[in-house]
Amino acid sequence: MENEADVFYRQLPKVELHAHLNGSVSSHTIEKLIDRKPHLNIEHNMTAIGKGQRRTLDECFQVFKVIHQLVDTEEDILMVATDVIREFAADSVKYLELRSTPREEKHTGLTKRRYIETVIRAIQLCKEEGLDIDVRFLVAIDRRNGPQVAMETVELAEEFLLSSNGLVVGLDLSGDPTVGDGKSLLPALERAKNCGLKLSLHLSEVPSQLEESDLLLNLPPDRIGHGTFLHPEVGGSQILVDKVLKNNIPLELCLTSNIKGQTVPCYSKHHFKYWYQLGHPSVICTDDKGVFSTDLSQEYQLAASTFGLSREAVWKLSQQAIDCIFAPEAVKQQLKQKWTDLQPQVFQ
Ligand SMILES: CNc1ncnc2c1ncn2[C@@H]1O[C@H](COP(=O)(O)O)[C@@H](O)[C@H]1O
Ligand SMILES: [Zn+2]
Repeated sequence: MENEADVFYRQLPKVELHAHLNGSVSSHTIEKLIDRKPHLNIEHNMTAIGKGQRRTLDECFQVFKVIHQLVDTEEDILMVATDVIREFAADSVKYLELRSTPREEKHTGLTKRRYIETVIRAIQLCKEEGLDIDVRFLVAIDRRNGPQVAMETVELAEEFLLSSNGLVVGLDLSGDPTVGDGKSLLPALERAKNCGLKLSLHLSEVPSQLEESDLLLNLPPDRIGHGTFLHPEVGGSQILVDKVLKNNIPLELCLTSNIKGQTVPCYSKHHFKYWYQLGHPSVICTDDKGVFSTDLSQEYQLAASTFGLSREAVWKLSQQAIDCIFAPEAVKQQLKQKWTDLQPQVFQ
């Protein structure tokens, strides 16, 4: 990581709701993976986008392919997931929803079921370590793989919703937004919703997806990832905005991700401003802290410095994120108590 956030932001208790497992792998963990697989000839600069660097969104998706080569066994997934959870905990993240796309790797014998089980095991191991972080899992659908794979993923997620003791709470729709068709995935998403999986959908991450976004908003999802091009100023529409407002669907906003992936021209033009001014629930998240060389403290600090937020406003922002989590009401109450208990020392 390139910058250290100030101590206030480090100590601020935080909720992270939008973190892709393989995009969150730190450079330290990447080193360990490269050591395990020297034959791949992967160099470090192929897995992260450093300070001041930008890539097209398309190039970002090439980076994920490289990381997927490095993470293709149960041992890799276990290491990556435990490292990522420990890193979020060290950044004062008290509640984390990790998301990841279950992958089958024929050459290593990895199956999608074992993939999910391994992430769950990592969450349990971290709990046993006594880390002060509550971690839940969202099973992800990569939109490029089409409706049939999406439906199989939903069926698998349904099983784990019932058997994981509350660790699997929902479903994510992600993947390269320029590939695949959201409409064809509606039956899978409807099924997921009907069986009690919470839905977080990447929506309008790129321009010209009005029709798809409109269809997906009719579900409606429980949270929206990015929503960069929903509002009329950037080519979206008031109809889309009204649907989001009417259903009070929280947005997961990832500033550095959008700047480095070049869907937003600069921090001050980030759509955080639009939604925050409306008083709409907006949750600051990292997206891919490894790939974009950031962490959640930095993202809060960037939001504060760009939009002139006071410490009190930043506190409120992190506290209000609690209302947007997918875990049950009792967990929200515990987290709110934790925030109250920590407030004096964070503001001292
Ligand atoms: C930058 N904006 C983004 N937009 C859409 N999908 C993204 C993403 N960043 C990450 N992913 C999704 O997460 C996967 C990597 O983590 P997992 O292997 O699932 O843990 C990527 O392959 C992509 O499907
Ligand atoms: Zn994302």
